[in-house]
Amino acid sequence: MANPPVIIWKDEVERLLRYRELIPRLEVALGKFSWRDSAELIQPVRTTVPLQKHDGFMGLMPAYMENDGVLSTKFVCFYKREDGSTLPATQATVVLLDPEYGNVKAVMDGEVITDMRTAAVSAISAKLLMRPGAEVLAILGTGRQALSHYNVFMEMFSFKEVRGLRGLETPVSGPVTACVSVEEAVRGADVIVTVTRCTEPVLFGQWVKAGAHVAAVGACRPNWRELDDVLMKEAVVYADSREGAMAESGDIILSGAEVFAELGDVINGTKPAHREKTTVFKSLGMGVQDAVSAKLVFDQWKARHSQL
Ligand SMILES: NC(=O)C1=CN([C@@H]2O[C@H](COP(=O)(O)OP(=O)(O)OC[C@H]3O[C@@H](n4cnc5c(N)ncnc54)[C@H](O)[C@@H]3O)[C@@H](O)[C@H]2O)C=CC1
Ligand SMILES: O=C([O-])C1=[NH+]CCC1
Repeated sequence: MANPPVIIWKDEVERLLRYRELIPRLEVALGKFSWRDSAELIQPVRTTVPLQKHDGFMGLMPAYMENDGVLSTKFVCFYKREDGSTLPATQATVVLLDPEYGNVKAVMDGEVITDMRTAAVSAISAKLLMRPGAEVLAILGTGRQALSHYNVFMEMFSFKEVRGLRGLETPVSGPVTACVSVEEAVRGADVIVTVTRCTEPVLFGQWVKAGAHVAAVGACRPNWRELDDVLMKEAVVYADSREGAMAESGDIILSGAEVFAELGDVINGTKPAHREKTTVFKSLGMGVQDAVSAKLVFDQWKARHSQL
């Protein structure tokens, strides 16, 4: 008889998940994904159910890593939400299963996992694609993802200046230059992170310095945008999953831009990192990122509870 599933709440996930352990595991998983070896890893494009009445979507994000014995799925609800709404923009739960028996081993909060693994993958994109000596980081958005991106970028890199729109200085715990407009925030920036709920372009190519790296995290629907056509066409575009980007990214579909490579291709050495050019990393989020994070949380949880 299988043990009943454990439930791991948000505060415990927060205590257990650390970027220094998460990032190397995500890099390995991104690389495995890009080999497209179904004996190693299976991750279909997320299934999305529209919640029309609530202006949102429920995404189902399964992943199976055969050799690692990891089977999981995330349920994530995400909403358009008007500015000023007090309702959450994203809510998620991750379910970890035993691939042999099919029983649920753990049900855990997916909000912290979503915040941290998304920011960690953006940081990996910057590590691979930004120019050496990058000094100025701009973060567009002041919500949950803005905070997790701030935290991991501060942990991994040493920028001389971080700029953001007014409001970013409230959640973060370090110095931020508050800017009155997107243009002011991004002009001259070496790395730009877009973590907004925008459905129309907010970042325009004419403001972006040649050679900058953009990690574009919002706009995860085929008709939503954060970046304009000029930027999308000028930049070398990378994605987490090519299939995900072609199915879900308005910035890619509507601009007609081509996905040059996945981050995993760069990690595997099968595609180059064009650090010298303007680069866009289009992030949609992947079930395998959640699977790796959930396994790490569960392993840490077991280790901690076996000592009690
Ligand atoms: N790529 C991925 O893996 C993931 C993407 N997301 C997406 O990331 C985005 C941010 O998510 P959260 O931080 O959780 O949401 P949030 O609601 O906490 O923050 C959203 C931010 O966008 C800002 N915003 C809205 N309209 C704007 C505009 N026109 N100009 C500038 N800023 C604007 C809001 O003021 C707020 O600061 C969402 O689009 C969400 O769907 C979320 C999770 C994972
Ligand atoms: O990967 C993810 O969890 C999400 N991507 C877009 C909204 C939520």
